Amino acid sequence: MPQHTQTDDFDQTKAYQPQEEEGTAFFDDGREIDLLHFVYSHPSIEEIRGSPQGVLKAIDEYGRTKKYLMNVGDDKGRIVTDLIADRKPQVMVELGGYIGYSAVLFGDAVRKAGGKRYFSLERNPEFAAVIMSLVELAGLSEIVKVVVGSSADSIKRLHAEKRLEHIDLMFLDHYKPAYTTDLKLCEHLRLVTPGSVLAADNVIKPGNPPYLEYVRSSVAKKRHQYTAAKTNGVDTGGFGDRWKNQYQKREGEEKLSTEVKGNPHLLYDSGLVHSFEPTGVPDGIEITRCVGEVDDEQDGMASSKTQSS
Ligand SMILES: C[S@@+](CC[C@H](N)C(=O)[O-])C[C@H]1O[C@@H](n2cnc3c(N)ncnc32)[C@H](O)[C@@H]1O
Repeated sequence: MPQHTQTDDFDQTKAYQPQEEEGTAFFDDGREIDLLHFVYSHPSIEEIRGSPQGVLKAIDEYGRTKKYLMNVGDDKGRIVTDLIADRKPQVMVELGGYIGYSAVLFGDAVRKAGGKRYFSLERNPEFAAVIMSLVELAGLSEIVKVVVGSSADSIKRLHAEKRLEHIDLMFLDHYKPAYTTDLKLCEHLRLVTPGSVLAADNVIKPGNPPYLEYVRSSVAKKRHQYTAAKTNGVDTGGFGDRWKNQYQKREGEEKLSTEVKGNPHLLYDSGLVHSFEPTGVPDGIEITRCVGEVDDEQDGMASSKTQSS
């Protein structure tokens, strides 16, 4: 796997407002609609129109001067835009769109790299409406499609409708325990195959041990777990209550996709790239390349069907 640069310093002048303390809402308290008013009444609105960079700058200004927003931000964002420039995905999917920061940043990068589609999967219809508005403002509606619903339902529907047949690059940034279950669903549907690349946000803050364990496991270990497990369920015990129950107020009890157990024969090459949240708090993105698929009789150390490029 090519080396990724590690960001050593964070430029404090661009820091977002800190995330609110536990017990205080840090999203879904009206700030997402407030952001829209802020952007559309911005003195530079005419320059912002049709400019992805202008839209991102206005969102960053809101995060810096008004309220915290749970965006990937430009430090971690650069790790993924570099990956897009290198991998040149035709089809990219993000799980969790929020107000559209990553959809605008990565949708623009996919377009520049010659790609044809960026799917932003967002469960909250109010947030999805904000994404659609900002994507339209940025002039990216041709390439970025916002899909409203839970990620697992949307993946299944897009696949069944043949609108999504392969994922070249996937950005995972939604409900933390769903990273693993949704990845296994994509493996099962053969949306993720040799050649696919995954970029998973927040693997340090708040962290995602079950996901890291899965993408770093050998094929032999995954096969063993596949045979032993009854379902694709993830133990949510390792996640703190704040993250486990993050969306409970709005969405109720989380329903993870547990009916499929993935494809344990896929061989991954995975590593962490350190970076920062837009507040300056250290975080990291796990970059995982699917480099092969191992035949049943092989032991998981060698890959028989490696990707061609
Ligand atoms: C951290 S935010 C995404 C930030 C965005 N990727 C960015 O960097 O600009 C997480 C989002 O995932 C959404 N979400 C959580 N669970 C989801 C699920 N199962 N399916 C789809 N969206 C989900 C939440 O509503 C929230 O908007």
